Amino acid sequence: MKKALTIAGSDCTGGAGIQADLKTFSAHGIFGMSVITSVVAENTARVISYENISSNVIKQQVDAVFEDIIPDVVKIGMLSSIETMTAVKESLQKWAPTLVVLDPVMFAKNGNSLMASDAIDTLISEILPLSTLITPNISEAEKIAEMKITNVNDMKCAAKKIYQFTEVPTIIKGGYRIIKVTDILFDGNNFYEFSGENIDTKNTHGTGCTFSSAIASNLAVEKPLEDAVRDAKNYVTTAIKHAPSLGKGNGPTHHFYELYKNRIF
Ligand SMILES: Nc1ncnc2c1ncn2[C@@H]1O[C@H](COP(=O)(O)OP(=O)(O)OP(=O)(O)O)[C@@H](O)[C@H]1O
Ligand SMILES: Cc1ncc(COP(=O)(O)O)c(N)n1
Repeated sequence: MKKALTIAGSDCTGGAGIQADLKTFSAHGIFGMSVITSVVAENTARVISYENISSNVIKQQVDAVFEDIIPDVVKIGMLSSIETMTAVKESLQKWAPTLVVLDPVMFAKNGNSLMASDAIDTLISEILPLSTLITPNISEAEKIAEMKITNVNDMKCAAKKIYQFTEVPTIIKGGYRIIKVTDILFDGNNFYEFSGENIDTKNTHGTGCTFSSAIASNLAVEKPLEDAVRDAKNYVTTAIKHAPSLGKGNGPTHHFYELYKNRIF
């Protein structure tokens, strides 16, 4: 069985963060493990507060995983402070995982900040170069590439710019924003465009986490990058389409639709 580790924040309502990552790994038949960086008191409508786990405990969690069960892939989500990023950087340098999918989470869907504004430079200089794939949404890509994105050409330009200073393939997610559900990947040589069905729904809590964990799962079973992204896109589209409509805000998606669609409850 392939193994995946997520290094991310905890969403107590289960739709995003660590919880979405573990559900996605499980839905792909991957053994999931987790290192919690921050405990977030949040729901589908708002972020109430969060508390970061100490650098020592983050590093010890990573040590505990790697000295015992070496993951085939690492997925990184919420890293909210410079201290957290430094701890994760040191752990990645120590254990040198071969596959690292980085979702540079800055905000929750409802607009609440999940990353300190003074930490963005550290994310760019210390964490991005240690990744094998970066998966920003448009506003995250705008901050990383330091440019405005209003159309597919801008997405391509930003993905190429990020590649130029990181040498890391980057996929920019159009999401629910300006460029509806078209995602652009630049792998250093070519651009790939992934378009899916645009679902008219507010149930998109954790879609970024789910998408990046699905890519990580597909990379763990050695799918080529383009196939890994295409299959992850189909997975997240299905999960959004069959969302259970929970909560008062942006509801979570259905991570296990394909497994349970024929089951009568
Ligand atoms: N309404 C929708 N219908 C279909 N696909 C969607 C929809 N919203 C998002 N997606 C897809 O979900 C994936 C995740 O994109 P999204 O932009 O939601 O990520 P994100 O902004 O990082 O998420 P989050 O804010 O949850 O971290 C992308 O492939 C995107 O195209
Ligand atoms: C712990 C945690 N990590 C990431 C997100 C972003 O996910 P989304 O923007 O899809 O709600 C979140 N809300 N909470």
